[in-house]
Order: sequence, then structure tokens, then C-alpha cells
Amino acid sequence: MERLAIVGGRPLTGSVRVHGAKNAALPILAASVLAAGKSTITDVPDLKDIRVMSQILESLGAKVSIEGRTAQVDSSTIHTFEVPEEMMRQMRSSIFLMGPILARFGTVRVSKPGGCTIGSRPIDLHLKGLKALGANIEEKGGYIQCTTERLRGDHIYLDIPSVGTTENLMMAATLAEGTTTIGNAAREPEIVDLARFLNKMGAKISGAGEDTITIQGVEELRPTRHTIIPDRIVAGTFLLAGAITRGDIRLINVIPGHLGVVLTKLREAGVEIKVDRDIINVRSRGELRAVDRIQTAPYPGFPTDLQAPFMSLLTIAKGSSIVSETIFEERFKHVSELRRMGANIKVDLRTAFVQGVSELTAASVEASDLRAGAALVIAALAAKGVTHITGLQHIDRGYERIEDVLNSLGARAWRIKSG
Ligand SMILES: CC(=O)N[C@H]1[C@@H](OP(=O)(O)OP(=O)(O)OC[C@H]2O[C@@H](n3ccc(=O)[nH]c3=O)[C@H](O)[C@@H]2O)O[C@H](CO)[C@@H](O)[C@@H]1O
Ligand SMILES: C=C(OP(=O)(O)O)C(=O)O
Repeated sequence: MERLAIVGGRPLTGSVRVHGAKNAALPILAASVLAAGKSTITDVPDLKDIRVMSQILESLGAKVSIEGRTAQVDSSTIHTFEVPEEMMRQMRSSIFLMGPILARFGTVRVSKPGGCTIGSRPIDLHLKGLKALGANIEEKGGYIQCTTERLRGDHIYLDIPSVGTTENLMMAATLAEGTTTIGNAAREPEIVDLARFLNKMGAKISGAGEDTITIQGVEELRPTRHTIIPDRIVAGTFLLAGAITRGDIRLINVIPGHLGVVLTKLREAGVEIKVDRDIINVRSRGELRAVDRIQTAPYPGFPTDLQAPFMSLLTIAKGSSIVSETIFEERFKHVSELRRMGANIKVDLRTAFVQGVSELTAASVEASDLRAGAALVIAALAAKGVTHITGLQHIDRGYERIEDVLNSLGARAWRIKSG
């Protein structure tokens, strides 16, 4: 088992370049299945989930090469239309293969996907949408078999603006006969990036980033080249690291517009934020102040993926803050670990009441999921003493060598291997 040791209390200073977004790269890699031929995707982050996605693509028969942050996927050699169960279980994003394989080959067999344990995370909306597009779906022995002659466009309304469902259906509809509309679609920037990739492949998608997306089906797509957008959740995490350590850091390669409400809440907390095109400077000198309410919501609302890391900042902000999680039922697992570090947090169902304390103290804590892990890293950077964090496999799903980046900003963090 590996753990991360972090010495708290060192202000972070310097510059960091934000890597490409995991949540854009994963569906885009899956979308490369839609066209026979070699697509080139740049600024693909070097993360565990990306390696799992590339193994899945290879298991289907695609040729994948990743050098640095450039991935090339040649989908002309795909010969298998089933994703092995052990790979499906490794991450939620494995479900992104369902729409593209079905649309191109007329058949696909997958099992229920795994992923972070932050709630029940069913896939009913994905299946309902594919059925509306004419797929025959049979669920047996934990597997889901989908078949179709050719998908047909239809009007779909999502009961919840689900990010993954919007992406899966948008990919599937590109090769359907006729026009599909997706109402109550999710509007996250990663969906817009996927639509840009698909349109470069020859798809006819309009309205991505808005409430209703329209996809006019085409006969065939062609491979293309694309650069992934910067990761707004990683950017937000480093902004919080700068803020909690009373540091002064500069983030390069960010799209500030993707972080609107996060920047507003940081300013409310007394953090100085300066934006200049694709650069954000964060400086934290005065007192950190409690924030009246943070309520997670689909984009452009406050991102659920930054709820836990932001809560770490609030643990040492003066006054009482309220944090409500509306997207996932079990996304407060960081609370018990933050309490071990001295945080004063009470939880009532999906709302946390955070009473700021004067300081956190180091402890041994466990990351239960990716962003809970990020929250513990943020807290450890400010805590008195040396914090030890286990569960690093979760953190490595979303952050490239996090300790190296932190150390380049003046932190002291290192991995310890133990039996
Ligand atoms: C790889 C990726 O992009 N992951 C992101 C994506 O996850 P993901 O796409 O899984 O999240 P969704 O937007 O689909 O989930 C939103 C809500 O809808 C529910 N739901 C979803 C699908 C379904 O078929 N039925 C159903 O009930 C979920 O349980 C959840 O309560 O969006 C989440 C919400 O912004 C982020 O936290 C994740 O980081
Ligand atoms: C929950 C997340 O990822 P996934 O949907 O891949 O589990 C996340 O990125 O915070």
C-alpha cells in the first residue's frame, strides 16, 4: 500500500500549467471508435483512467499509441464489440463505449460500469435514450446486450441533465438515420469539447452547451485531430491549494469562463483572484471568510467535483459555511476524514454545516474517492504537522503526479511504499 506524506503550513508560490481535462479526454477517446482510421488527440492527461480507456480500445482491436500527451487511435482494425467485465468495473467512463460501438457496428455487449463510490450512479438514462434511438436492449447475467440494424433519430428528453448520458447519446446519434434532439441536456464544457471533436469528424451537431442539442445523423465519420480543453477541476483544485496555504500562484492554460461560480465563491472567501486570458493568479493574504452557501448543481452551477476540495478551505475560514450536495447521494465521505484533522463539520442529509477552526492538525486519513482525496491533499497542505493519506489510486485517476506539481510550488510531499 502506498501513502502520501504532506508537510503542512508551507505557502505555495510559482506557476503551474493545467493539463487537459480527464472528463473531456475519456469520451473523446471513446468517440474515436466512430470513424475507421487514425485520430490524433493532444493534451491527453497522463492518468490511470486514460490508460484503462486505451486498454479497452486495444481489447476491441484498435491500435492505440500514447507518447507524452499525444494519443493516436486507429479504429479501422476493431473486431470485437464486447468490453470485458473487469475493464468495465475499473471506471465509470467505460460506459462511453456503448453508444459509439453500437452506432458504428450495430451491436455491443457491456456490463455495468464501476467508478467512484459517490452514489448509486445507475445507467438507466443511457439505456432509455438508446432504446428511444431504436436499440434492442437485453440485460442478462450482469451483461447488457444492445443491437440495432441502424439507430434512428428521435426526440429525447433527459429526466436529469446527466453529463454521461448526454455524451453517450450525442455520440450514438451522429450515425443514426435522421435527426435526434436531446432536451434537458447537460451543458458542461466537456460536452462542448466532445461535440467539437465529433463535428471535426463530419458530424452535424448544434446546440452543445445549451439546453437542447440537435444531431443530424450522417452515413459515415472520418478520423480527425483535436486538442483537449484544460481541466477545470484540476485548475480549481490548485486555486484552492494556493488559497489555503496563503500562497501566491499562477495557473497557466485555463479557461476562466469554465470556473465562473468557483471564482465567485473564492472571492467571497476573501481570496484574491486575477484573470488574464488563459491565466489565473490566486493570492491569499488576509483572513479567509466563511461562505454563506455552496450548492452543487449541473453546469454552470457549482461543480460537484469541487465540493469536497472547497470544503477543506472552509474548515479554516472564519465563521459558518453551508455546503449542499445535490448531484450525488454519498459525496460527503471526506467529512469524517477532515474531522480527524480537527475540522468542525456537522452533516444533515445532503447539507454540511462547517464551523471554521483556527487550524487543522495532521492525521492519518484515507481517500475514499478521487475528489475526497483531493480535499485531503488541500487540507494537509494547511495542517500543522505531517499528514499521511492512503487511497492514492483514487487521486491518481484525476491528477498527474500530484506531489511533483505541489513540490514544484514549494510544498513538501512524497510517496511512501509500505507492505
Ligand atoms: C467522466 C465524467 O465526465 N464524470 C463526470 C460526470 O459523471 P456522470 O456522467 O456519471 O454524471 P451524471 O451527470 O450522469 O450524473 C448526475 C446524476 O444523474 C444520475 N444518473 C445518471 C445517469 C443515469 O443513467 N441515471 C441517473 O440517475 C447520477 O446518479 C447522478 O445523481 O458528471 C458528474 C457530474 O458533473 C461529475 O461528477 C463526474 O466527474
Ligand atoms: C467522479 C469523477 O469521475 P468519474 O465520473 O470518472 O467517476 C470525478 O472526476 O470527480
